[in-house]
Parts: sequence; structure tokens; C-alpha cells
Amino acid sequence: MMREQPQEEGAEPRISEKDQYGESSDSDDGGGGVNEFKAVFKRYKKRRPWPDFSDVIDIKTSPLLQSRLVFSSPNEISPEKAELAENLGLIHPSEWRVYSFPDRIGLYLLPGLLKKQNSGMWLKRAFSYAKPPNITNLTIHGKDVETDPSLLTKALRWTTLGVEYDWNTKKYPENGRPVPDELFQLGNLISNSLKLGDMRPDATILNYYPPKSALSPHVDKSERSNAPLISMSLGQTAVYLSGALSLSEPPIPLWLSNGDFLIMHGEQRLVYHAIPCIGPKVKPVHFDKDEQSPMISDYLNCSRINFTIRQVNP
Ligand SMILES: O=C(O)CCC(=O)C(=O)O
Ligand SMILES: [Fe+2]
Repeated sequence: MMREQPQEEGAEPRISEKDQYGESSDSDDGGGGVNEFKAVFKRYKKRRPWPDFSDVIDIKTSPLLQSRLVFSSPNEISPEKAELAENLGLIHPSEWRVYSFPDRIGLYLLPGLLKKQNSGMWLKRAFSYAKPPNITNLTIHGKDVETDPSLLTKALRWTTLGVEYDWNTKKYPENGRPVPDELFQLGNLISNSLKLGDMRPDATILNYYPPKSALSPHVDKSERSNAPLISMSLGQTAVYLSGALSLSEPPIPLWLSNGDFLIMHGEQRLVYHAIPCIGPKVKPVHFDKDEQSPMISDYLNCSRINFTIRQVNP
């Protein structure tokens, strides 16, 4: 992966400063033309007034897109696979549907794969990963999200796992600790199920998005393998912009909701993408109060977390 460090809340999109080419990107389209991507990013990032979201594709209701079952025959679903999906908090594999995009070969969306009632379990994991020896800026100043939930509302934060991406050098080191088992299994199960190869995840980046945050346009191209990039969304819905190899191409906007998985593979592995806005006010998902830990439901009701499961080394 090679991208700018996620911007802080309230900051201007980092795209106007430095991009992965190390030059001012105000006019950068990756090829010397108009930056169509940036114009769309800015439009959806605006809050006063809120933009018109009617063009954002809702995969479940879009008449433009066709879906198919991931496993068309029950014989393809072994008891072990079904059990693994259950243990990971996913719906039964016989219900998995995959959406593909006619002009984006290698981009797949599997909506609602994670059962809503298991969102809290993954949220707790997302916070527990943000502890030493993993590297994070979520618990800066020695504070902990359990004791100081206000940490979660301030700015976009991240945690790196496994072979940990270095935001300064924009490179991955040669090796790292193994990623937690559940992330390895999740990435491997989805890659195999979509017949994208036997992925061996060795890295994950988590982004913690408070309501007003955004993630600038970037390409993830520092990984050294051709394995897919598997992303899981938790909490509030976001607008996701799926672009092309150049910033001169306008992106398509999609809603990404709790439990959705987006997979980038092949040519789509190297396209520009961004999150211009998180949508509690726009397209809220409601989570019932978690009696044991109200912080969990409060968080899911206002913020978003994204996991990107990656394979850095071939
Ligand atoms: O939050 C998302 O859906 C995208 C995250 C992303 O692009 C990244 O972590 O590289
Ligand atoms: Fe990315």
C-alpha cells in the first residue's frame, strides 16, 4: 500500500498536499488532466448544505446491477466452511450474494455478510487490536477507548496489524507478527469462496471513522503480492468512491453499510478510492442498546470502522 496518512477531522483533503507520487496533487490526475475524482470527493464531503445523495448506488436496490449466489450448489458448502462462517459471525454461506460491476472487473461487493448481532463482537476486537504491541494512534496519550470514549469522536484513527505499514516511509517492512487468526481465516475464506486464490493474509489496517471524518483518494499499491484486498465495514454507512487508474476518471459512489464486504482484485486492486463521508445523518443504521457495554451500541450508532485484510508478501 502506498497512500498518504489518513487526514484528521476538519483538515482539508490531503490530496491537495502530497500524494503517492510525492508531488502537489491539486492538478494531478495521474496523467496531466482534470482531477474529476477530487471534484466528486469534495462534493460528497460537504456538509453545509448536505449534498444530494440520490446518485449514490445502493447495491441492494439498484436496478443496474445483477447479483449471484456465491455458492450456487449446496455441495460447494462443506460443514467445515459453514461452521467457519458461523464462528466468524457471518451469515450462512448459502445466503451469500456477490455483486459485480460491468465496467469494474475485479471489484466485488458482498452486502450484509456479517450478521448484525455480531457487529459488537467485531467492534470489541477492533478496539482490542489497538493495543501494544500493535501500532495505533487510537490510544495516543496513554488513554484507552473504554475509559475515554471521547477519543473516538475526535479524528480519523488507525491501527496496523501483522506486517505493519509504515506511514512515514510508505512501505511495509519485510516481516511482522502473524495477523490474528480470525482475520486470517476471514480473508482466506472469502478469497477462496470467490475463487480469487488461496490468500494468506499477513497484514490488516483498521480505520476508525468518527462522524465527520473522511479518507482521501489514494491507491493501495505497496503490497508485494497480487492477492485481493478484502474490506469489511462496521457501524454507520459511508459513501465509498470507486475510481479508476487515473484521477481524471470520475468515480462511482456506493453506499457501504454495516457488515458489507468489498473486494478489490486484479485490475481493481490498483484503482483510486476514497471515503468522502460517514452517514449517520444521511443513511443511518440503528443498533439496539448494548446493556453490557452501552459504549458499543453508541459507537456503532454514530461512527464507522473499516478493516482491510491484506497480503503483503507473496
Ligand atoms: O474505509 C474504507 O472503506 C476504505 C479504507 C481504505 O481504502 C484503506 O484502508 O486503504
Ligand atoms: Fe485503500
